[in-house]
Amino acid sequence: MGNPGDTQMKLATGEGGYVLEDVPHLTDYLPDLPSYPNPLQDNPAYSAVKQYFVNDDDTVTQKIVVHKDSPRGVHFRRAGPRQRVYFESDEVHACIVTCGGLCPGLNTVIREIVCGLCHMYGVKKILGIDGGYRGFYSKNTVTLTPKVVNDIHKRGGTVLGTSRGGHDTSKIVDSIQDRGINQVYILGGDGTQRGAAVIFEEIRRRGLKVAVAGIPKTIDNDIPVIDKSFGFDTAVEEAQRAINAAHVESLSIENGIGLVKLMGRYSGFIAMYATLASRDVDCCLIPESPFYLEGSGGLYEYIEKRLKENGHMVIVIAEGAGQDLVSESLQSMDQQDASGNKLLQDVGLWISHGIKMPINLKYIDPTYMIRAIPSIASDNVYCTLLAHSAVHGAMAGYTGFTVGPVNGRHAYIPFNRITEKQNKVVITDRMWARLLSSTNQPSFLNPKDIAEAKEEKQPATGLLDGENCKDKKSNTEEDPCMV
Ligand SMILES: Nc1ncnc2c1ncn2[C@@H]1O[C@H](COP(=O)(O)OP(=O)(O)O)[C@@H](O)[C@H]1O
Ligand SMILES: O=P(O)(O)OC[C@H]1O[C@](O)(COP(=O)(O)O)[C@@H](O)[C@@H]1O
Ligand SMILES: [Mg+2]
Repeated sequence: MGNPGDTQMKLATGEGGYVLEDVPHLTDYLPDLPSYPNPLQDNPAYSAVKQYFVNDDDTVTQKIVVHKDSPRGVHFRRAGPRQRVYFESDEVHACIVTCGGLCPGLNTVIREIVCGLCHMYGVKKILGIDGGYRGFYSKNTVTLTPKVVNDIHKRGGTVLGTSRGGHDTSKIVDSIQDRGINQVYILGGDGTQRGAAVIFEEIRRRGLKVAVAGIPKTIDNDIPVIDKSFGFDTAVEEAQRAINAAHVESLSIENGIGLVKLMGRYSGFIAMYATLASRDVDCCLIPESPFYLEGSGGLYEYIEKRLKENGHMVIVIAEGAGQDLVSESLQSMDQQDASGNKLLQDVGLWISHGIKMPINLKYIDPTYMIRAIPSIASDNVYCTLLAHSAVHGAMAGYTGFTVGPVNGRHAYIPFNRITEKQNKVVITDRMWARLLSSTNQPSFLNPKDIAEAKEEKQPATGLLDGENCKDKKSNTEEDPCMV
């Protein structure tokens, strides 16, 4: 495992508190690299587009809700094709690797990297790395062409395979160097991007002309800075089917409880959005919102009250919720997967065992079903933009970056901004308040928890109202966050 903290920040400042958190460029350590005109200017599909090329000075602001005296704040380099590129088409030897858990849309991103490289830049040599990071040094590669990847976006999973663990930086970079690879596209979550950061550092240390581009993948939406991760909408959509089933089942029996366990190891976005979308849920439990079971104001009291009132209820629980309670009760040791992620106990079933009154439990665990499916149309389009942005960035000589939308505009984001913290539901924000008002559940928080949550409050992403809304001064009729 490497230390991504090695990455040096590339900062530029401007007037009015403007800060550009820039990404590295190959010329930072290879200053004499030649550049070439972008072949896209001769491409019939693109040459008619007015202002097709992104101005090198274009940047994307992280904060879009401002006051008249706010500093301009942090910006990221805008993604997109540049006038000049640092690779000739027949010089490029690209590879693609997918790591970590599955996510709807992985195959679409793979397809669009291959087709983007080939159709936009005339690249012919593209390899797939089999089975995640360890595939660099322990497996044969797969040749990828537009024909090979033509219909893979219609399938779930990743045609390249994936894995956890197995990140051996020097073996991976040796393999990149030995095979003559000069563009590396790395699809994966927070762990994968940490791995990508150390691969980039080692490549830079060896002075290689190799661009490293990360494409953020996470079903849990736990990657910060970007608006949301691809596949998230697909997962929320699929979760509706489980919640509907839970609702129907619970309605048809006396004291029926439909309990749905959804993914979300440390972040409860899927559970929160699936609950908000469904409107049939009476209680949503996520890792970010502590709760207690027994006594006045506890979960069991609420369940009994709801059942007495309505005769049935639907509970959605993110798999990472209440893990402290389960571990305490079962006195279990912390276990980890090959990547060092905490292995979770089955919280759903455990909670249901403690309910004192007679109930009819219908427990639905669609865990893998929501992530092993192909992506929906909107995610497919999103995946295409991510893939093309990554290709444009690497061709333009940028490296050590992750691509993603920031306030709707695609940007190149330095690895350390993506890996320094996890995106979490902020329970003192309005989105969680909306959820509480939609389910009518108590917050299950005691005043101490509320004070702690306020202290831990994190900057917002597009999925949250977050920091853009935190200033009480903006809480007026015109406040766009109140819609
Ligand atoms: N700090 C780290 N340094 C280097 N590689 C890492 C680091 N953390 C995770 N990885 C590697 O990234 C890959 C995926 O990580 P994992 O946590 O399983 O999934 P995800 O990237 O989806 O969060 C694994 O192969 C793992 O070894
Ligand atoms: O059983 P697996 O394949 O390890 O995956 C389970 C975990 O993967 C996740 O989807 C997140 O995985 P990533 O970090 O790879 O995105 C969690 O929600 C879940 O706990
Ligand atoms: Mg992860």
